[in-house]
Amino acid sequence: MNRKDKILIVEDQFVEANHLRIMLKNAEYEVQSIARSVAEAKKAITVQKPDMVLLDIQLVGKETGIDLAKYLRQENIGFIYLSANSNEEILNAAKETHPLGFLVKPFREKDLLVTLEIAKYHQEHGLESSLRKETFFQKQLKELEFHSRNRNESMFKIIQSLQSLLPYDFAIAVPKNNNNKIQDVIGFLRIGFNEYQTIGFDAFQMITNLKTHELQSYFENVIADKGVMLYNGKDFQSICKVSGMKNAVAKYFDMASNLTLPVPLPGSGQTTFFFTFFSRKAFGFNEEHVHLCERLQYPLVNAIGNLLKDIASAPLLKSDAASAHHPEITDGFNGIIGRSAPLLKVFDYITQVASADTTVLITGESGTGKERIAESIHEMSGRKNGPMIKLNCAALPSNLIESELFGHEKGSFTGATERRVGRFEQANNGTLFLDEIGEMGLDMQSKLLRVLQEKEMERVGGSVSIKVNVRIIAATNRNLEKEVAEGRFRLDLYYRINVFPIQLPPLRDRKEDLILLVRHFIKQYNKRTGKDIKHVSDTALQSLMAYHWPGNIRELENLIERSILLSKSDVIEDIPLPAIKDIKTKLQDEDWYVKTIEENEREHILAVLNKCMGRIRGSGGAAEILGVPPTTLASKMKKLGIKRAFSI
Ligand SMILES: Nc1ncnc2c1ncn2[C@@H]1O[C@H](COP(=O)(O)OP(=O)(O)OP(=O)(O)O)[C@@H](O)[C@H]1O
Repeated sequence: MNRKDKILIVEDQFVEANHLRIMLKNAEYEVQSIARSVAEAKKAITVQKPDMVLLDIQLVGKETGIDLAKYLRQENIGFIYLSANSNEEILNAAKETHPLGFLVKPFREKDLLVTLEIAKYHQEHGLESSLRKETFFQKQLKELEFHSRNRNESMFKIIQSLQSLLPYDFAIAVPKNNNNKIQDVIGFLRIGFNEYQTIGFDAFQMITNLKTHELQSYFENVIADKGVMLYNGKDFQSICKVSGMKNAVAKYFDMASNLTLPVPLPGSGQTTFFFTFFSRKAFGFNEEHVHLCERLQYPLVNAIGNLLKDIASAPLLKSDAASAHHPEITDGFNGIIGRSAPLLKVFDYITQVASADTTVLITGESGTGKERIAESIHEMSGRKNGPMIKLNCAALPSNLIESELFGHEKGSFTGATERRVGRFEQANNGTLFLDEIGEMGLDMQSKLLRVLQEKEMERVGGSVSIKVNVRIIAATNRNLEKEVAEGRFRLDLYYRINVFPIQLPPLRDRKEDLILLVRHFIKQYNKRTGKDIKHVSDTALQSLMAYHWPGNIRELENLIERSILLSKSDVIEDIPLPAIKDIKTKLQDEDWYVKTIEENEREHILAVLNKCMGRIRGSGGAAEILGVPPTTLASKMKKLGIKRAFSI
């Protein structure tokens, strides 16, 4: 942060506010003023717009810091929460307001300064990346004007490119002229990554079962909003009562919010073109999307104007049944199977972040595919020709992890008979994937933080600083915010790695992907085992759908493999699901969660490995303690996803 940035402190405890003021002044920040309530803060903001607000959650008066946060977002002022409260409910409500940082009291001066620096980075980077996307979209629009081949295709391209800016599930394009006649309507329903179902008038009619004149009147009576309009939550429900078209979309396509973008076309018989975007989420769009659409109106006028030049001579879409628009038909994206809405969101994030050098934090339960996503990001990045090095932080005892990450010089500790290059150096000009980062000890966390800040490191026992150019992708199945609140994870490291978070949904929340995954794993294991399984019985499929999948995709993969091996014909009749299918899931009831046998086994093996300092073979090795041959243990580790951080 520039040392001249102006900061407003919103804190009702005088002593704490004053202490904060002194720390900031010492670090050459300009403290604009101290406000004790939301009202005082608003007054201060009107007089002099601060660059950043440090905001306590509990304040004097009825309104809280969370209420002020909503106002700050409207005013486009960044803020960092200060809170002594580690209550998860409050943390979640606060998180919804998109703070640039979170300081848990009591905090040290260093934590404050690092958090401010990271906040500034987030502020600049977020703005920069959304501007970059917008510029890219405008470039695409220009290209369409010059290479406009086919109007349907071009319209589809516009809608498709808008996806990276507006998170819609269904978009309808409606041209409307001064006779109030709908000349043609075209809808695009998102059904996969880069895959859209094109829905024309007839398809609309088929899906909604409405009579021609009814549907016609719905489209003709589309409410002609003059400006960009946002209908979220209750507003959407209200607009559906007066707009037959929106009501039909809500009912038959399961949409719950809407954003309308009118594009008035001068010199075309006063035709206005309406893009109307729908989301399945009740609050799918926000004020920032409205401002974005307002900025896009002008560039869209030119592009759409060209497309509609000869609208009378040919309709936009032949009125036939729904057709699919899919540049590549796949069951997923880059080998990651699934088309459910939460997974499509993840694919959007991957495409957005891959090309930047940004640090990515992937969170999600065990077996949801975090490593898979990390590989995808690396493969799609500019570093794809560089190495991708992985380190499972849980599989290494704390005394080994430092030399594993940074390497060591010969003789730096007993047993260091050779110089060893660590994972950071191995990953130079590539990507370092730090799996299960939540398991890393506090000591190691501060060493890692130093490398991330300074971009250089020293080998254990070495004295020379080595520059490293590494992109970090970290993953964890822990709730890192909870870890921070409980003092097990450094806040400054959390903000350093949480630059671009991607949350992977558990399989139970995207059961629509289950059949695709089953088909994918059957194909894969048919190939591997030489079997030729063609079907899965209805009973088996039903039991798969009813199961709660605590082990997620890894569990499904293992079960399919086992079922293929056990099946005697080309049909899988039965899937040997664990007998705990009726147990509540971890997410439903954290306290009453029963681990699967595999989860218990995994934890037990990891604990023994840690005790044996990673040694598998020989006397006192993990295999001996567990009473199995080393080779059996190695294959078990592979199956349970315990990474081979040890040699046997
Ligand atoms: N969407 C997907 N499509 C196909 N295979 C997948 C998908 N997601 C995960 N898998 C497979 O499931 C297995 C588990 O995935 P992965 O190791 O990436 O999970 P993880 O979240 O990193 O697990 P952990 O937290 O235990 O390390 C792997 O074999 C992976 O290839």
